[in-house]
Amino acid sequence: MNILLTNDDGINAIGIRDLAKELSKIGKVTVVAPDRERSASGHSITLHAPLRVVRTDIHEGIEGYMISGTPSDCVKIALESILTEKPDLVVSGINNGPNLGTDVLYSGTVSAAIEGAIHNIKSIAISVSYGEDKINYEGAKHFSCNLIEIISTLEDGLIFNINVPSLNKEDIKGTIITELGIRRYNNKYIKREDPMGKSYYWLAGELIDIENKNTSDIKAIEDKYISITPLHFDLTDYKSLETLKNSKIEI
Ligand SMILES: Nc1nc2c(ncn2[C@@H]2O[C@H](COP(=O)(O)O)[C@@H](O)[C@H]2O)c(=O)[nH]1
Repeated sequence: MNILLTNDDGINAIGIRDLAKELSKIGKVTVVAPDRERSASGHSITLHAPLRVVRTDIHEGIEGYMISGTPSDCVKIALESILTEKPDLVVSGINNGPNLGTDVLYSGTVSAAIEGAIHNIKSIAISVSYGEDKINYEGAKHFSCNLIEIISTLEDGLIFNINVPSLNKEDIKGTIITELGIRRYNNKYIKREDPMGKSYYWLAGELIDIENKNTSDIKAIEDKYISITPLHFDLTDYKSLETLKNSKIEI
């Protein structure tokens, strides 16, 4: 199995390097990832600047390419200009932090997987939630290969958003197929001054506590389960489509 592996925390992040080593047990892994932190870059791509590609070794026998672009740039340039054959899977992660609910709309991690699906390649985003102290990748590392092998038997073009609790494998209760929940933030912009006396703003913000359905990805993680949410890049609201078709919006 040929696997294209990317992320949005950057090619030197612990999550992608651990995952590359795990995935090399089940397939040929090629890492094409950003040269720096690209969190919350969404599905942005680089149109008005060149993309630099630097060959770099990840682990013994795992090719790596460092890209001066976004996660979606990495998938696109890998498919168009770096890989010699179409991969069987695009995997993005392991992300340092969760991508739950409406987070996925901002997430570079998830967008890289969506980019793979746009090219009709089975794609998986893997993220680890925050723990009490530092993030624990053990559970995600242990279960990734197993989950990916199962998913690899499914039809092409599907997208799976996987969130893993920040726990050791024995503390994870199982897996649940979920729907996206709702995450809201009270986005505070911290205003400061730079050394030249010019003001600048820095987005911070913390999560607002929202009651989510028991079937949501957010609830699954709270209950120490691995959440698997199927996604699609077709954003058409089919429920409103029929209503609009029967309405009189004419000019
Ligand atoms: N302060 C805010 N953070 C947000 C908001 N929406 C999403 N997010 C965070 O960004 C990451 C993006 O994911 P990544 O895969 O690109 O690292 C997401 O997981 C959230 O934690 C927001 O409105 N405000």
